Amino acid sequence: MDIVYLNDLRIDTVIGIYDWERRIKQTISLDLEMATDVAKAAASDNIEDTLDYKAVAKRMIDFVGNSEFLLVETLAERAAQIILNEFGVSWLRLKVDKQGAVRGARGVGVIIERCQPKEPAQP
Ligand SMILES: Nc1nc2c(c(=O)[nH]1)N=C([C@H](O)[C@@H](O)CO)CN2
Repeated sequence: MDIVYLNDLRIDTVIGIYDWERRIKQTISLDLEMATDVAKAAASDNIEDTLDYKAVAKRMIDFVGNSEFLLVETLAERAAQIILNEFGVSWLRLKVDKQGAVRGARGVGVIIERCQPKEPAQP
């Protein structure tokens, strides 16, 4: 298995449980690892044969930038499902880092791993 990754994608969004957080935008950072096989693209040298990290980044900027979740958990889950469903990724690890949310900590947040659901067994 190979990995296409995207590190420290910073996006401004409404996120948080407190009243003051509903009135402002805060910056979150995404780290994303996506399982893929890069052999075909390595052989062809063609962007059409690989998972385009720029396309994933644009989709995340659009989705997260227009979202208004309370919890980083919800943001992470919804973003992961978009990547699995729209980019044909079989497995991913996603870190959502909310910077400066807790005094004394550089960042807080969640790391989730998700994969495509298994096919139902044939009767
Ligand atoms: N597990 C979580 N804990 C907390 C969250 C969260 O999204 N997930 N959010 C907050 C507040 O919004 C906080 O970030 C404001 O500083 C607190 N705990």
